[in-house]
Amino acid sequence: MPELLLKPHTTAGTAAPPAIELRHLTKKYGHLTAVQDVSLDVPAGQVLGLLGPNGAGKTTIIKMMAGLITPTAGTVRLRGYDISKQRSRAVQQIGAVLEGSRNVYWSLSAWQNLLYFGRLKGLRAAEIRPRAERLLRDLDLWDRRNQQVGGFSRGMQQKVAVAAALVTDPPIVLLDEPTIGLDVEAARTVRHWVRRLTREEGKTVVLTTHQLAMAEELAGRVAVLRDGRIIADLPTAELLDRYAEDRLEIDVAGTTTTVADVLGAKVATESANGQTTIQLPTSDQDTLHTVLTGLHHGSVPVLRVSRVRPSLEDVFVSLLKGEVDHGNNS
Ligand SMILES: Nc1ncnc2c1ncn2[C@@H]1O[C@H](COP(=O)(O)OP(=O)(O)OP(=O)(O)O)[C@@H](O)[C@H]1O
Repeated sequence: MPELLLKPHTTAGTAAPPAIELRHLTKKYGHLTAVQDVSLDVPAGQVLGLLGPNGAGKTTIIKMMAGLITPTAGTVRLRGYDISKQRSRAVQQIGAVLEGSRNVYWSLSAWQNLLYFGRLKGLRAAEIRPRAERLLRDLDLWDRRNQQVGGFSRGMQQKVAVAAALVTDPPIVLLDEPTIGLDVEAARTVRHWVRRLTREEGKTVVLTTHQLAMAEELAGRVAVLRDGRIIADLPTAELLDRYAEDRLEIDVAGTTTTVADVLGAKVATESANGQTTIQLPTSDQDTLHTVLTGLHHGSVPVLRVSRVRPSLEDVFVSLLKGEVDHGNNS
């Protein structure tokens, strides 16, 4: 039976603890269990994509990691510091951009926000200023640095929130839907930063997003949550290799009705603009031959046959539908 979960390993006897260590993390709201017995280690320098449908528990986990809500059970350690017992040291290890909420003070300017968040984490103004300037310039906010954030568009506020999370140069960065509301250019800048943060600066990043293409691009590993539990946790490439079977797409001229008339309703099709795409798993060579013969006999013009590598989104959808056997996740 395939195993879709990485086992958290003990760090006893090794030099450095993982950047993030979650053990049996649970959060209950009354009768609702938002997060249930989540354990994982994130080594330094890794980008972990935390994925899952609405309400799966992603934000709740991020907030517990950021020390903003207290777990009902379990522990969070950030570079070895237990967030419930060594709170200020633990919180110094992270910068967080939280989903949709007010991450920044609207009555302060962008510049004041960055100074404020820097000082909150114990940095001196002289240390904060150069980094704040670089961040604001990178995000194209330098000219508006002295304006109140309350007057900014949602995307600009989000940019300030991202800059505020990074201004202290924290080793761990928590990004909950960081590109939400950003325009194409700003979203690209944030993606570029995430790559730079890990590849050049060795930072550890936990990223939640519904944009699976972004997760596929940035995250070296993905953990998929459903109903508060992790149902898959693997390096992204391994998850794709193991569960994403390549498929063949056959584009033909004609509607789904044309194809159904010739082949019956035996194959998966999608239709647009007078063309229909027939999809088959690459391994199903028998059906491929039957389909091609049927199309030939029915005089349906074949326009293209291509082999398609499924995306993380395809695997994610299959996982949530339970089409992928995710083994024993107890
Ligand atoms: N303060 C709260 N009080 C009660 N229930 C809550 C609270 N915060 C979250 N929940 C519930 O906990 C569950 C997990 O919510 P959470 O926000 O962590 O999900 P999510 O995966 O981040 O979802 P989304 O993708 O929609 O942001 C949901 O059922 C949510 O309604």
